[in-house]
Amino acid sequence: MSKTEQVGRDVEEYFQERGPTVTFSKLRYSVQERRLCCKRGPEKYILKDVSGIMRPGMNAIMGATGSGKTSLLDVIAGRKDPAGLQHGKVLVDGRVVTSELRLTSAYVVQDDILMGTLSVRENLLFSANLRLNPKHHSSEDKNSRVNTIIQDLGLTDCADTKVRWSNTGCISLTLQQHLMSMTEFPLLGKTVIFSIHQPRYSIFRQFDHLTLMHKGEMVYAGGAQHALEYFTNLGYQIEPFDNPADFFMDITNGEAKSTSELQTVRTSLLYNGKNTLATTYCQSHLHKKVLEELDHVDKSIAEGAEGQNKPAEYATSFLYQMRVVCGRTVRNTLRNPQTSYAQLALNVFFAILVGLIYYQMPLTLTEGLQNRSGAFFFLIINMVFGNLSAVELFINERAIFIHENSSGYYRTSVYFLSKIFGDLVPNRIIPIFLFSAIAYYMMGLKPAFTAFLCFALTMSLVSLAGVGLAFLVSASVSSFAMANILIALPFVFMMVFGGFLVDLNGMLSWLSWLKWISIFRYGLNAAYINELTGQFFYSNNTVIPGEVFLESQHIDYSTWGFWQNQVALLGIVLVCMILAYIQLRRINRWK
Ligand SMILES: Nc1ncnc2c1ncn2[C@@H]1O[C@H](COP(=O)(O)OP(=O)(O)OP(=O)(O)O)[C@@H](O)[C@H]1O
Repeated sequence: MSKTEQVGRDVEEYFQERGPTVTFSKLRYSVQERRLCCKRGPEKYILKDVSGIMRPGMNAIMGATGSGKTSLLDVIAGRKDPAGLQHGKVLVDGRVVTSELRLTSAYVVQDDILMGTLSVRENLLFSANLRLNPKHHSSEDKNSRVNTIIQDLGLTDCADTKVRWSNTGCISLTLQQHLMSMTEFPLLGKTVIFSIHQPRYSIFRQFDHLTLMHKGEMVYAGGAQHALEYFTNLGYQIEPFDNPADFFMDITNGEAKSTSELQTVRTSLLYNGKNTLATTYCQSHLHKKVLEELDHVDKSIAEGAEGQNKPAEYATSFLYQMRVVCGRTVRNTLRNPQTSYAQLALNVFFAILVGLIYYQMPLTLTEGLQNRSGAFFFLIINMVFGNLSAVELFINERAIFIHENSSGYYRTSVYFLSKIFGDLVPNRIIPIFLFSAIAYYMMGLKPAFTAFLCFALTMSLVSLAGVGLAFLVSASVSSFAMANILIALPFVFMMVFGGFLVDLNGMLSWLSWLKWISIFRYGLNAAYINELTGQFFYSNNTVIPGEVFLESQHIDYSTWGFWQNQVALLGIVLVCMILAYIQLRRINRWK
């Protein structure tokens, strides 16, 4: 059998694979309400002992706003904080659901979480590249799948338009039909579970199974086409030409017309807070049948089905993920002029400004030393504060990262490294080398090329240390307001303890330790050593070596004295980056 035939066969097998049966029993989920001053309020039950079975096909969860539809879906998908699950379990084909489910299932969220700088096609291809194993799916296969989805969803006209600018809102019926086609056997036969508020009839009639929720309880779970009969038997009467979906919502809202006195009492009871519809459903043969089946599943687990639990793996390798995610980050950077081009323009502008202010500094005293000190302080402030824009990096993409990472697109390390390569090189390193070259030669600093390289290295490390701190803050908080406060504070402290604004040697000893974590101090010291060693300054008939000034400042100007500053800056960069990565891993992915 040729390789192509083998791949074709694997794809066929994938298509023929039937969707799983999802069972859940006695799910009780609560959240702790919060009061002022972080006081814990009472516990709020948002799912109250709900049990059910979802088979391959279209499984709809319906109910009014706040009835618990999304919570049920999230608990089933393993996306709700497990701390809130007081009782119950979810099984997929008789196996206990773990967070690994994210790697073998797809979860479509309501919110807009697409990369705005990419086109509709690019966004879909990104997902296909990461979720389909390249061993089983060739590039052509992925492209043709993406094309089919674009056609099915009626997005052909805006397929190559950036998501930010295109009207990608396909009508719900098209989306529904696409989901429906996924459930058809033998084509795919997948299990589709979705929450929907109030569908129109053309959509409702495509449902195979209906779960109706009210205040965290089930009031019906069974065949969608049998729901009308169920409620009619309870005494509710649908109006001619009424949409059954609207009718069911009216029943749960207590607005449905009843045919008997009894029903009026039932409706008022529902309104008085006691969910009699849920009680009625619990006593129905439908519910009893579900419990019997769940009992059967439980027994089969006890007999060893759980032992078949295999840990799921990512569809693609680490290196493949790096290639795809880095590709997107670079594309995103190139298409986002606010960050990359502005960063470059800002650096060129500041370099020319500094160059003009300190143009060709003389070697005469005292202006030669004073101007150099001022210039270095100014440059380092610019290097550190010029990176404030890095605080938005993880905050901007927080929702996208959480969704993609939770859905098993890529590992956290892949995303983090892609940001380092995609942001640091184009937005930080290249502009800084440009900045250094312009400013250095305009200011007339030491002409040796190696001195320029050491200067550019110092500026880059100072800048990277600032970025590292910004990354750490960005990965730790979710709002810009908080990030701005958290980043400004250490920067200002580090500036004070840089050695330019205050005599660090005469400082209170219990406070002066802060100089050891000051990016400004290491940057200034390295710049001074690089510029002043081997230089002579003139005052009338006196010649003073630059080393005299360094000694008066207690700066160690030996070779190691210079490099220890670079090592310290590199240490700050590494510590901040490692902590930022840890923070990224700790981001709360639960809803
Ligand atoms: N993490 C949470 N913290 C506090 N309350 C929550 C949380 N998740 C859900 N709730 C509450 O639980 C109830 C059910 O919410 P859920 O989102 O499941 O309802 P829904 O039926 O999907 O509503 P909608 O149609 O508006 O999305 C709501 O009152 C909601 O405020």
